[in-house]
Amino acid sequence: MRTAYSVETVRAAERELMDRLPDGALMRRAAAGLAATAVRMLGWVYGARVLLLVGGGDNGGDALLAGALLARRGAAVTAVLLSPDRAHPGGLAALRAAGGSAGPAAAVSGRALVADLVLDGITGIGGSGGLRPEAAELLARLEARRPGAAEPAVLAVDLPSGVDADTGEVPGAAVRATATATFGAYKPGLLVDPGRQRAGTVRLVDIGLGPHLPPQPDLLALQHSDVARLLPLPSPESDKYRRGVVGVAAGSARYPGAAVLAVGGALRGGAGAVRYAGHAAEGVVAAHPETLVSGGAPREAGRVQSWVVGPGLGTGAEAERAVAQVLEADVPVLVDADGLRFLDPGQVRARRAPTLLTPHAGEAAALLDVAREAVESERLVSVRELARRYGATVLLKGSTTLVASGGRPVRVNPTGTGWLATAGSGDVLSGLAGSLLAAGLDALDAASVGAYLHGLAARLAPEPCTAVEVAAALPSAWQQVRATAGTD
Ligand SMILES: NC(=O)C1=CN([C@@H]2O[C@H](COP(=O)(O)OP(=O)(O)OC[C@H]3O[C@@H](n4cnc5c(N)ncnc54)[C@H](O)[C@@H]3O)[C@@H](O)[C@H]2O)[C@@H](O)CC1
Ligand SMILES: Nc1ncnc2c1ncn2[C@@H]1O[C@H](COP(=O)(O)OP(=O)(O)O)[C@@H](O)[C@H]1O
Ligand SMILES: [K+]
Repeated sequence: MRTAYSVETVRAAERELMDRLPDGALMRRAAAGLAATAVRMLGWVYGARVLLLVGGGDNGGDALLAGALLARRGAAVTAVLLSPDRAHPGGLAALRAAGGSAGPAAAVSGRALVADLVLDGITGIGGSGGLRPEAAELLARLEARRPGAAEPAVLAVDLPSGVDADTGEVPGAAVRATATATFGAYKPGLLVDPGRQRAGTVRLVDIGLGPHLPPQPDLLALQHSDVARLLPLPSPESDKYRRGVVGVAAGSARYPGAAVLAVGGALRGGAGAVRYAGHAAEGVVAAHPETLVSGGAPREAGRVQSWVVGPGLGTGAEAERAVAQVLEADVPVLVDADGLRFLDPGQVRARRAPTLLTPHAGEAAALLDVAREAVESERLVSVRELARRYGATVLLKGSTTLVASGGRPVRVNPTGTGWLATAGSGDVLSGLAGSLLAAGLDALDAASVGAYLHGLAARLAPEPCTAVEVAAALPSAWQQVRATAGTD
């Protein structure tokens, strides 16, 4: 399990740790880890040209101290000081003593900006808002290299400057890093888009913070072994009913494919049987003869241990009735796509059994009555707010899939791929997660295990994949998780 902690929590843990250590020890640990990462990225040190972008806080101090370590090993290190009068004095003295040079941004020539490696120490967890104009200008100068000049690798110190550490928001100019060396704990902004895309490969540098962090993180990402533990497996006593029956109320005469895809996902999620209720029964049976179909309303479909409602359901009165009937059932319910249009927060909150909502950014925006762009730039805030408003578990789909449920840490899915952005793949996910609900997983686990297997299946499917191929690759994803559990 990979965990991430908010700035507030990291700062509290750092204070506790600093009280037990000599002055400056923590920063020296951070700088040593940073310099080691830099050496690994460069592949050599002697004669390497290293450029430090140094802000006025401790993030700049880390960069200066790491620069001093590299200079001592023969690197040519130049520091650009964005706030010369506030640059970390100890770091600056160490760099100069090691033979490095430092000067204000305005005095740095274009030539000095040519480097093999850039260390971004403009801001870390103390940064707020987009980068200020001087830092943004410096970045623009760096990016406007001479034509043909090699692109330097960029190593972000703690996190890429301009990325909000707590949310992953990128409110203005921000560094685009090749890699990030982050200290003590992952910060949510390194795992959630758009910040995640700015961070490159993230390496956690141990500075001894672990024992001072609380047991509950703010964000977590499951790994193979966590998912393997949660997968519902049949026991010798199992029969199809005990394994769970999932009901799928999806598709319509106009959108029969959504029903086929949702059932395809549901058949591969661990439930023992799938019941289908709706107007696409013929297509569903043709594609999946093992489905128990009925052409009627969900109420008439027979007993189930969970319902999936919404994909391709349409927007008419009949669709609305199907959603209402499903929500009246005292079993876990997953609402997706068209089903989300008919939700009343009060009704959802009043349910005794769990409700799982699976909107994409556009649907989440409609539920929150904000613009889609606002959801995409503030994914973490949006998913938490939806979960709060509906008293439900919410899975927000997209470039970073997030799942929020009450006061528990938000889960971030690490397995996604852009190839999943293909029509119908969300229908497969809703069937899959609904099946995991029927098999007995709680809503947070069903959603996060579903997203994990779904993302992995898309990676295993032929490239470029269709939604049908994602569903077909689910057994391989499931097997890979089981086979490699414990080795990650
Ligand atoms: N607190 C600790 O114990 C440790 C902190 N460490 C480092 O210290 C960092 C935090 O240091 P600080 O609290 O000094 O904060 P930062 O260095 O992250 O940022 C503060 C500085 O950035 C400027 N700034 C803020 N927003 C800006 C923006 N949008 N554009 C340009 N400049 C901006 C501020 O004016 C201030 O000078 C961590 O990210 C980490 O790199 C490490 O040395 C490990 C130990
Ligand atoms: N850029 C992306 N990177 C990774 N996954 C994505 C991206 N865009 C969409 N996805 C995933 O693809 C699926 C699309 O679902 P959805 O938007 O409901 O589409 P549809 O309604 O066509 O099925 C979701 O699982 C979502 O998380
Ligand atoms: K930084």
